[in-house]
Amino acid sequence: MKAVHFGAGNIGRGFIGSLLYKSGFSTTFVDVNQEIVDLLNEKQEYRVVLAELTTDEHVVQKVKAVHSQLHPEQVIEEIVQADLITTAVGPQILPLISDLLYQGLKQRAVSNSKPLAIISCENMIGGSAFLQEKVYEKLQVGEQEQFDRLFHFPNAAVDRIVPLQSNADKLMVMVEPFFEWIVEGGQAVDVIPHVEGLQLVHDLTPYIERKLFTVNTGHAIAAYLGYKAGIETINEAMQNEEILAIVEAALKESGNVLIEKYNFDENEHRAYIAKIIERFLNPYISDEVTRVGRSPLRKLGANDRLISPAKQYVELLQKEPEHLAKGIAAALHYNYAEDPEAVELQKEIQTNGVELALPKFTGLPKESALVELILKHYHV
Ligand SMILES: NC(=O)c1ccc[n+]([C@@H]2O[C@H](COP(=O)([O-])OP(=O)(O)OC[C@H]3O[C@@H](n4cnc5c(N)ncnc54)[C@H](O)[C@@H]3O)[C@@H](O)[C@H]2O)c1
Ligand SMILES: O=P(O)(O)OC[C@@H](O)[C@@H](O)[C@H](O)[C@H](O)CO
Repeated sequence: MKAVHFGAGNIGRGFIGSLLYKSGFSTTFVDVNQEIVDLLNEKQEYRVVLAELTTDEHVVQKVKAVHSQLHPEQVIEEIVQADLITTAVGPQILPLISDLLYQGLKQRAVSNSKPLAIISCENMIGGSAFLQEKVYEKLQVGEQEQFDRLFHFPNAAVDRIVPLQSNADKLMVMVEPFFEWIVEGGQAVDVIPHVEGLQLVHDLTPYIERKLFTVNTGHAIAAYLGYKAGIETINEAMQNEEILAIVEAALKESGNVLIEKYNFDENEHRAYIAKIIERFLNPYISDEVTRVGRSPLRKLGANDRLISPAKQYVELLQKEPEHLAKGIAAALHYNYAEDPEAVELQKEIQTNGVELALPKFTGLPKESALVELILKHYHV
């Protein structure tokens, strides 16, 4: 079995590549990082180390890589032969890979009639559907029927904390032991090959919202509050009593939305939150707040981890999400100079004021109780 995976980064190598290897796949990574591409081709294997007391490790083999800008023709050839395509490049990169993916799928349709699943493993709602939309924008007259028949884009939720790596061995990835990969089977259920650890579900919505609005909501709030307090890592941020209390209270708020919306068992959800807090406190992981807080404009987006649960809290429970609002206010203060989105956010705030920047980036109505609440915490 052959897999093509776009993005040989932390989650690509440390999670998806590892499960694919365990499931018998040979994996071709597609990336634009020359050093990583060269190393993967030279070594044809890499180590994945679990961040825990015993630092258990395993070797991922049967891997190679292609630089997509230098050798697009090789990527197309790999797509023609693939049994599965996955991505972990970041939501903002999906439009950039869509043209090459389109070229590959178009070429594949000429000689290979085997249906294929393309699964985006990004932290976003509807990641594969978004990639499909970008690919379909390239379709020429008469191609859609064939693409609809042959290619499926099932949405997915992926969960494993993989921090930035600073190992002497540049291919090695240190990952937390926990992982979860959930894919919406739907019409693609028979097309998705067996991958060890991949769970198929009928409807992904509760799972992706539970993941994004718990793991990523809590993570982002810890990162922005931590950054504001001059703290460097998530683990240290979570050891700060004030930050811990706000993260826990914010997850109670997002949890109340999820429980109300999806009828989750309250005790099970509380246990899910407790497990996540424990993961953030993993002493064997050093995860920088600037990685977790990266791309604040994306994270402040209407459907993302901060605004969506806060909005839904107001709509469904008719109450004020006091702690989610504190997290959003901290995000608005995020001014890390090496993050282009943080620079853009601060520039907008300085030029037009936070009162206009907040609705602009979040889509929240300017005159709303939620905006007022966030601004109250912003100005504290
Ligand atoms: N790291 C985590 O803890 C984690 C967990 C779950 C989900 N995710 C999601 O996985 C995705 C990747 O995150 P990451 O932490 O692995 O980031 P990363 O930066 O480590 O990896 C991204 C990789 O994509 C490559 N890339 C960039 N442009 C490309 C292009 N045009 N074509 C091919 N490759 C390209 C980069 O060179 C890099 O190797 C994001 O959507 C993230 O939200 C991350
Ligand atoms: O990858 P992002 O930028 O969407 O979010 C940063 C982290 O919260 C994220 O990467 C988590 O580590 C991951 O989602 C855990 O499963």
